[in-house]
Amino acid sequence: MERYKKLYIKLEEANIKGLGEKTIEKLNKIKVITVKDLLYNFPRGYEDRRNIKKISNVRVGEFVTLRGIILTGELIRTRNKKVIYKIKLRDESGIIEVSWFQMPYLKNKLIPGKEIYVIGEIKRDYYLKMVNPEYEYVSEKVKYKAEILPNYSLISGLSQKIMRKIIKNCIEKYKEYILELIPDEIINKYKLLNRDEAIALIHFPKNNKDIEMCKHRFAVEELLMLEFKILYGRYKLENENNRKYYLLDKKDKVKDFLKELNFDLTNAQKRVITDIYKEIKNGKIVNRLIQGDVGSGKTIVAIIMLLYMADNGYQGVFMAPTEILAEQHYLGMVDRLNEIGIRMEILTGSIKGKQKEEILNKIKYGLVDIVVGTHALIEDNVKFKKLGLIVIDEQHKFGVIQRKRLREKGVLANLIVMSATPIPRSLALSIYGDLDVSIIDELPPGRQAIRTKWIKNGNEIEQMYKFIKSKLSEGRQCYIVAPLIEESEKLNLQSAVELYEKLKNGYFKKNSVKILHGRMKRNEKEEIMREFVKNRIQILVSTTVIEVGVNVPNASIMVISNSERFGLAQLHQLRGRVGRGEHKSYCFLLSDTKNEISKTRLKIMEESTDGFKIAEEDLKLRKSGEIFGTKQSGISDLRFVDIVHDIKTIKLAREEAKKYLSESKGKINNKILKFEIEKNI
Ligand SMILES: Nc1ncnc2c1ncn2[C@@H]1O[C@H](COP(=O)(O)OP(=O)(O)OP(=O)(O)O)[C@@H](O)[C@H]1O
Repeated sequence: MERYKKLYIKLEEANIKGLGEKTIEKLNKIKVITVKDLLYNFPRGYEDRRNIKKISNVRVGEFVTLRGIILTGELIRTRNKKVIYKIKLRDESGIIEVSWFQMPYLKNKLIPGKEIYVIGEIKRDYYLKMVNPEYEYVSEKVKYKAEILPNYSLISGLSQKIMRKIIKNCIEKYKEYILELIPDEIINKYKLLNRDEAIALIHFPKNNKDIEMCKHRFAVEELLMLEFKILYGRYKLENENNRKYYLLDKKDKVKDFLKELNFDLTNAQKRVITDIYKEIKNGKIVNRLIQGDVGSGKTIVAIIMLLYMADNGYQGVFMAPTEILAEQHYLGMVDRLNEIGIRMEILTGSIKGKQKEEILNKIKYGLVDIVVGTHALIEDNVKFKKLGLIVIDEQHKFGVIQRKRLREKGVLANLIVMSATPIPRSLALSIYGDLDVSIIDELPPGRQAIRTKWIKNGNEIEQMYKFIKSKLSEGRQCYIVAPLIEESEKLNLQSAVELYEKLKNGYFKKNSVKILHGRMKRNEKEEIMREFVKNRIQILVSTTVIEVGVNVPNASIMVISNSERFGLAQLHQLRGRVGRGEHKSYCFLLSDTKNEISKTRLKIMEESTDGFKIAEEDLKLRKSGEIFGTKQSGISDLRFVDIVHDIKTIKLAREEAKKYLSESKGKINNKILKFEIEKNI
């Protein structure tokens, strides 16, 4: 183990040839701190010297490697005192101009007659050329004994050449300390490269097969680490679960609440509630993801569970991803719950000073039953008297770590995570493997499909406005969503503010139009939301702050401007703000996009209102690493895994990690593996 820890030496103390203080500083900035970080700073791509382009074949915009002899070199001073070093490079097919800005010293390095590689993008002025490319002497190739050279993510002031040299030296010096962390059985079973070998090869592969083998090895490594982390954490939690607790199983407030509700729960809602009751009664700590399409009634389920905990003397937390949402949830619940004797508070980042202190005290002394809030709830100074249940709305904004921090605040911290971002089950299991999954697969009765129309031009917009006006006169309300707050010249998007002014003073002059955006003061936002809920505002122009959770059943029209800016999941979420009551609802997607992917998205939206189907289409359209909801789940750290296409490898890793832990009864015998997992939990 002591040997392995050498990989955790800080770069300052690592004594790597060619690695000086200044370079270390630069590396530190991109979080490369230790030897291990440097070894794991994998190339983002390769330069294949076996595949050099001919100068006569290059095209504008292409990223290429050229090889040629320097014909001429000249240093030019421009009128505004810039220095350009310009060469003409020739290969057997032609000549190209290559220039470097503000690097006069190149005059002495890139002298006529030398044979070099240049690696960069082809630009066009009047003729094709290259500007500021990387360069290398052909004679240098010998140093790496390789024709495929690694390219690293650019760090300002560090060239590829320097990075290659440092990493090469680092591998040479530390290779013997790179000990294996994947259990032998798995290495043998799947014929994986050993860790030390794979690290050396991924930086300096000899051929494409090496690269493939390395990618596979690291994909498995990453996934195993993720699954081990999740499952090991879970094993621990389940052991703690032996600590039985006792609930009187009282349901008075739950009953009061249900009595006041003017509808019956759907079977799917009942099923989920019963499952959770059962778990709690059996003394298990609840750890559950509730998935359900927008408007399927997840929030009601959460409220019932919070009431159940309150009935039995425990406090509960309801956590939302944004302040507006927290406020919206709070407003949606507070009157109803106060009536049945539940004490509620709200705690968000903008509540400060004395008011905050008061709330904190109430929480601490058990004078509050349910606290609604944002990230502010995980601060250290929030202490509970007896926290029993944490509900997290839209879990993609909270990662594993935040969940853990919250949970640590309660002796008995049951956890319910709600998500309206349907992910195919197999994927959900892999990503949120530390949670049990319940699905509410039924919408409340009487819901009508939302009619969705893609609006492409001014003419159609006029008609849409007319239509909206007629609906407003029938008593309905309308949301209009615009992506940004202020006009950004660069994106040239119609901003919410601008749109608001236009509508308020124009077509909808006689209607009540208001705006809501993230930069408004808390009480302003709250006031506007209240007014909208009470139907005193007819049109609410807003930024995407209303994306999730907002619930105003009387609102039946959703207009999304610049809708090509949104991903499918987001569009579906936004659309889900309407169609939440008995009224026929409409969604208009404004866009004049010419982009094929955007067009496909809008068409899918027109055709389907099924969240699961949309999620699947979404997966197909997205590149890996862009999957909605994976940002903080740990899966975004995966560099080698494409979570759309590598489902098989994901399953494999999960099964192997499970098997290992069940055979070893939850212990991890491989010291290196244990060290790495515990370091990261
Ligand atoms: N069983 C039911 N019958 C009728 N209406 C219901 C039922 N359950 C919930 N509702 C109503 O449907 C609307 C949506 O419910 P809720 O806010 O709980 O959904 P959600 O799944 O949390 O939605 P979202 O993910 O879109 O925020 C609310 O107006 C709620 O009162």
